Amino acid sequence: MAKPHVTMEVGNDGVAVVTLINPPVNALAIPIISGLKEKFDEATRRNDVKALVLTGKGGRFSGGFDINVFQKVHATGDISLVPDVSVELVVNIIEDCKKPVVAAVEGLALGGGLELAMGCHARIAAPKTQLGLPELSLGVIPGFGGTQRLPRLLGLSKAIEIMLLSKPIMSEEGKKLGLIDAIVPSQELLKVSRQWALDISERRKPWLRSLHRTDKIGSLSESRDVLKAARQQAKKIAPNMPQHQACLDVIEEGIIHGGYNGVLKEAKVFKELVLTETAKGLVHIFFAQRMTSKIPNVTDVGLKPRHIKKIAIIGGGLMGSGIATAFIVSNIHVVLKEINSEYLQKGTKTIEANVRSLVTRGKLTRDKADKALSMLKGALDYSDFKDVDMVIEAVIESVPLKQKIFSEIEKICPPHCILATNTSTIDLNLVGEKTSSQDRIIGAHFFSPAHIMPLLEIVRTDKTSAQAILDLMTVGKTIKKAPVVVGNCTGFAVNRAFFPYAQSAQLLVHLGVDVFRIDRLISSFGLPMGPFQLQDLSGYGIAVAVGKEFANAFPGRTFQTPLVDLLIKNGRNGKANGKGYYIYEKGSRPRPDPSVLPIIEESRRVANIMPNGKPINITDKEIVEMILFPVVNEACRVLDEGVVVRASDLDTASVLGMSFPSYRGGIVFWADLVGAKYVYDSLKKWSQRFGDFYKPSKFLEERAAGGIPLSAPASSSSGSRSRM
Ligand SMILES: C[C@H](O)CC(=O)SCCNC(=O)CCNC(=O)[C@H](O)C(C)(C)COP(=O)(O)OP(=O)(O)OC[C@H]1O[C@@H](n2cnc3c(N)ncnc32)[C@H](O)[C@@H]1OP(=O)(O)O
Repeated sequence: MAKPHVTMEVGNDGVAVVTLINPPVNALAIPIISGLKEKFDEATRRNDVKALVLTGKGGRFSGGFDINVFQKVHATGDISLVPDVSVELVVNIIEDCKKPVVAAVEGLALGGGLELAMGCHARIAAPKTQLGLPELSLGVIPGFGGTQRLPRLLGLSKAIEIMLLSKPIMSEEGKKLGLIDAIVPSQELLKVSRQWALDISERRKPWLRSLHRTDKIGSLSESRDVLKAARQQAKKIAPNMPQHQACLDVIEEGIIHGGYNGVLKEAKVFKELVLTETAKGLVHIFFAQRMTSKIPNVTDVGLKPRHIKKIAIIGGGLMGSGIATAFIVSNIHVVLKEINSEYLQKGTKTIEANVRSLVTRGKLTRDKADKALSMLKGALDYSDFKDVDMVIEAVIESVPLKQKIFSEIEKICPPHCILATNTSTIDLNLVGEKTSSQDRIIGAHFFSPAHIMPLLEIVRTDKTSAQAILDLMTVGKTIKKAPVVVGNCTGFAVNRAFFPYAQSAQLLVHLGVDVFRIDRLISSFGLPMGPFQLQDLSGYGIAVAVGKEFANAFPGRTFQTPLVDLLIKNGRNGKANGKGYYIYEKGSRPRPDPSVLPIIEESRRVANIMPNGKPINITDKEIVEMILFPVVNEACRVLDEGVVVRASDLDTASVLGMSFPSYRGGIVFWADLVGAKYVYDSLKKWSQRFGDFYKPSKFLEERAAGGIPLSAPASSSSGSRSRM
C-alpha cells in the first residue's frame, strides 16, 4: 500500500487541486500534515496558481487526525508526537492563505477532516456527506480549531449538540445550517469547487474566514445561557469524563476573548486531554472494536463470506423473538418456528411490539417497519427449513431437547446451512453430539434484548469450520451487531468473566453491606445500574439457573446465596412482577424498597458469614474493588484458557455486552491501569479473610509477580497456554 501522501495538480484554469491520499479514510497522518504544508507553500509561491481546492481521494474527504498517533502518545507519554496543526497549518497556512481555498468534501469529513474544511474559505459537498466532530467520543476535544469555527458557522446550540453528542449531520442539513455552501452531485464536485475558488479570487463570491465571523453567535448573555444548559446536560450524559466540560470551557473562551484566543486555549486543553485515562480508554476501545474482525485462520485465509438470505429461528420466547427482530429489520427473511400456535402467536406479537418500539424511538420508519414484518413467516413444522442458510435454535436450556432439535434440523436443512444455538451456557459439543455436522455447529449468543444489545458472541468449537465463523461474523455485521469470536466453555467470554460480579455483590451483602449502597457505588463507577437492580431486571429465575451452572462448573469459587430463593419464596420476582429490591412504578425511576430489608436480614442469618456476627467495616473504594476484582480474576482465566483471541476482544465484549464503561477501556484495560499487582494483593488479602471466592488465579499471580500487563499476549507469561 502506498504511504500516506498529498498530491497537487495545477490546471489551466489556475486552480491547484490538493488531494489527501491515505486510504481507507484519508486519516490525517503526520506525513499528510507535512505534505499539506509543503503543497500549500508551493501553491502560494507559484504565480500560475490563483486559487486552491482541497479534497480527499477515493470518495472520502477525511476521517480526521490519525488516531494511531494518540496510541503512540499513550504508549510513550510523549505529547510532542502531536504536531502543531491548529495554528501553524489551519490558521496561518490555510485560513490566512493569500489565495482562496475551497474544500470539496465527499463521503465524510470528520474530526480534523471537518476542521480543515472549516479553515477553508468555502465548502462544497457531495450529497449525503457525513460531517461531524466526534473527538469527545475519543476522550479529547476538537484540536484543529473545531470548537471555535463550528459555532461561528452554524450557531452555538447546534454546534454544541454536534460536539457533545459526537453525532454527525449530513451535508443536506449542513447546507441548511450554513456549514456547507453548496451541494452538488459527486461527479461535479471538483468542477464546481474550482469555479467557486476562482469566483472568490475574482471577488464574485465572498472570501470568508470562519474564525473571524460573529454573525451566528448571539449576545454574551444568550451564549452564557446556552453554555449553562449544556453544562447541566454534560453532567448527566458524561459524569465521569473531563472532555465535555473542557470543550464547553474552550468554547466559552472564544466567545469572551475572540476566536483566536479560543484556538490557543483549545490547543492547550486538547494536548492535556490526550494524556488522560479517559482518552486512553476510549482510544483503546476504538481500535479494540475494529480488531475483533481480524480472526487468524478465518479472516486472513482468502475465504469469501456466503450470502445469508433466509434464516430460521426455533423458539419464539424473549430471545428468539428479539433475534428475529434483529434479522427482519435488516431485510433478512426469517422463519420463526414454535411448537404450537399459541406460542407462535405470542412470539409474533413480541416481534411486532419490538418493531413498533423501534419506530416509536425513531430508529425505524413506518415503511421500513412494514417491510420488516413482511419478512417474517411463522411455522409449526420444518417444511420451510429446506432452503434456509442458517438456523438459530433459541429454546430453553435443556441438553436433550437441543440434541433432538439439532439431529432433526441436520436432516432437513440444506448441507451448507449453518446450525447455530443461542445457548448462553451449554457446551456446544454436547449440543451437537448427536449429529455428524460438527463443522457447521456454532454458538450465536445474543444478549437480551437481542434486537438492541450490540454484542454477538460467536462461539466456536475445535470443529467449527472457518467458513461458518466467517459467515456468522458477516451476517452479524449486516444486522448491526458487533461480533466477537470466542471459545467454548461455561458462560463463554462475557457471562463467564462476569459471573463473579453478581456473586461478589451477594457475598458483600451477607457480610453486612447495604444493597443500595452497592448499587449506588457501581452506578457511580459507570455501569448503567448496580448488580441488584440488574438482577431485578433480568428476573430471579435466570439468576437461579445461571447460578447453578456456574456452581457446577466452578465449584471452588462460587458463593451459594440463600437470598434469591428467599426473595422468590416471598413473592418477589424483580421488575417482572414489580417487586424486587426496588419498587417499580410507571413513569418514575425505581426506588429502593425498604420492605426487602427483613428478607435480607433473614438471608444473612441463614448464610451466617459475618465475622463475629457483625457487619464488616468497608470503604466505598473497597466495595467497588471487591465487586470488580473477582471479575478481573475470572477474566484472567478466560485469557489463560485462550477463550478469546486477544485481551482487547474481552474489553470490547465487556463494554458491549455488560455495558462496562467504554471510557475505562474495558475490563482488562482497566485492570492494567489499576495494576495487576494491586489487584493480586487485594484479592489475596480478601481470600485470607473471606475465603476462596477471592483466591487469585495462577495467571494473575504470574503477571503480578512478573510485572507483566494482563493484556500482554500469552507468550509473555511462561505458564500461559492458548487453545485458539
Ligand atoms: C485534532 C482532531 O480534532 C482530532 C481528531 O480528528 S481525532 C479523530 C476524529 N475522527 C473520528 O473519530 C472518526 C473515527 N473513525 C470512524 O468513526 C470510522 O472509522 C469512519 C466513520 C471514519 C469509517 O467507518 P467504517 O467505514 O466503518 O470503517 P472502519 O472500519 O471504522 O475504519 C476503517 C479503517 O480506518 C481506520 N481509521 C478510521 N478513522 C481513523 C482515524 N481517524 N485515524 C486512524 N485510523 C482510522 C480504522 O482503524 C480502520 O482500520 P483497520 O481497517 O486497520 O481496522
